[in-house]
Amino acid sequence: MIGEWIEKYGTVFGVWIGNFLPYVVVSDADNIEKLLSTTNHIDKGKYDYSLLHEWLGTGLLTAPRTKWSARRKMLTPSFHFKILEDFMPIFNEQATILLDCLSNKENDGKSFDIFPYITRCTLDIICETAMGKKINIQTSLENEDYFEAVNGMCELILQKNTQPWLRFAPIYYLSSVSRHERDYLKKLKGFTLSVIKSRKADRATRNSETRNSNKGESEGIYGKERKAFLDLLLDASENGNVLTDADISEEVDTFMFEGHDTTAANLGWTTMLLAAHPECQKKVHEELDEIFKDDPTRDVTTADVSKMKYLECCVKESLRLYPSVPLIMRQIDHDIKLGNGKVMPQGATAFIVIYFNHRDPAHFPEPLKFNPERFSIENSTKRHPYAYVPFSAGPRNCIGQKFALLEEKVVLAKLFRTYSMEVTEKMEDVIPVPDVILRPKNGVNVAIRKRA
Ligand code: HEM
Repeated sequence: MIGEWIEKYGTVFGVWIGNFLPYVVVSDADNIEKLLSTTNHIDKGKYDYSLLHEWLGTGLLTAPRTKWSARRKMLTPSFHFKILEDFMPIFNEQATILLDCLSNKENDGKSFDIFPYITRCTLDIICETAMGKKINIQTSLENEDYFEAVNGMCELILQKNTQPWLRFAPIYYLSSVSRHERDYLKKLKGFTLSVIKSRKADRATRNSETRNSNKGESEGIYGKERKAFLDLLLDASENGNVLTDADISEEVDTFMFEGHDTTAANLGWTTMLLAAHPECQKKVHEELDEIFKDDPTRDVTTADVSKMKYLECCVKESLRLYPSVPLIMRQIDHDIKLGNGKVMPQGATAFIVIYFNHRDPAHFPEPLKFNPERFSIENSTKRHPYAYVPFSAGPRNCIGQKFALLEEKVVLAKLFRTYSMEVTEKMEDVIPVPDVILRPKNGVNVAIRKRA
């Protein structure tokens, strides 16, 4: 529907919801830049993001202006490259488990939906990196409850978003949605708080042992060499930033929410697009064969990742066509003048449609074509900086983008080093569904064949 409106009314137009909620729909690079490039319009959409508050509190994603800048400053060092590098063994281990799980699907020529396998892998990765806890969702049913609660909560958020009457308290409390929500929240919050509690207890024991043995500073979950995000938050809270368990929990939950479905969706779309474009898949295979010619089965290092130039172009092109987060919102803080003399009025909510921005032929000729070469250095340096914003842009962009790209390149390298993939469905028939994230309606159906 939004696509039809954009065609009819242009890249900036106003919409009233129920005569009292003014929205401005924006889908062109120049006007997106006006909204995202400064700290002026830093608050997210009031009504829409409040759907996340029950689960995520006001962690970084949903934090109001007054809280956001201090939190962002505190959390930014946790995404430093050196820290992300320490997560490489987790990315490798979980990607290898994914290959094991797929082994009974290989070589039979039948297509199957690979998306649930990928989603379980990214959930295992984010749980271990965010909380330092292995939940083995790929291989066992011991934490299936938690998996169901994460997925169930994402579905409920979508339901509340698409059924606005559920926002009226009396209707909501009478609905089954509220009962399920209470159930899921109990499991999710209980899980995070119990991990925080046991982690704090471990640290206290270890600190007293360290004091007694006069050893150096405190250690992470895995010993001195690697810390989970939770460790870094606990360090920050000990170093003078006062963070309660509830504060820590909302940030960890935010990473869990933002950090697994988004990467799973992009991994799914990239897999599907490569399977549908054998000529591009061949180039990926050649690149990987060259990088891993010494040992095709060894783990992926950060040095390998930096050589995966073509694979990176494929991931970026996949995020252009199918951005995991297809739209975001901002509160317009003061009137913004447009070139045609009109204004985006103060108080309205800007609906920034990343999906259509990425399909603007002015910046991406033949926009529907999968063409990874668009992202080669020569082809991308002159592009408008706000024509491509899958991780949003400006001061409130995605804090996890480097983490996401590193994780995805490790998983894709392992997948495509091992397999050739084919699709039975034509890309033109695949329907993207804008759930909380953008996914293919019928999953990612591929047949996988082990490479010689
Ligand atoms: C392909 C993967 C990903 C995509 C496409 C993506 C996209 C985005 C987008 C578009 C935003 C802006 C949201 C808004 O303005 O409402 C955002 C924010 C955010 N993302 Fe990501 N994300 C990805 C992966 C991750 C990962 C792996 C993490 C954490 C480990 C993460 C953590 C966050 C957080 C905490 C914010 C809020 C930042 C703030 O408001 O200051 N994201 N992401």
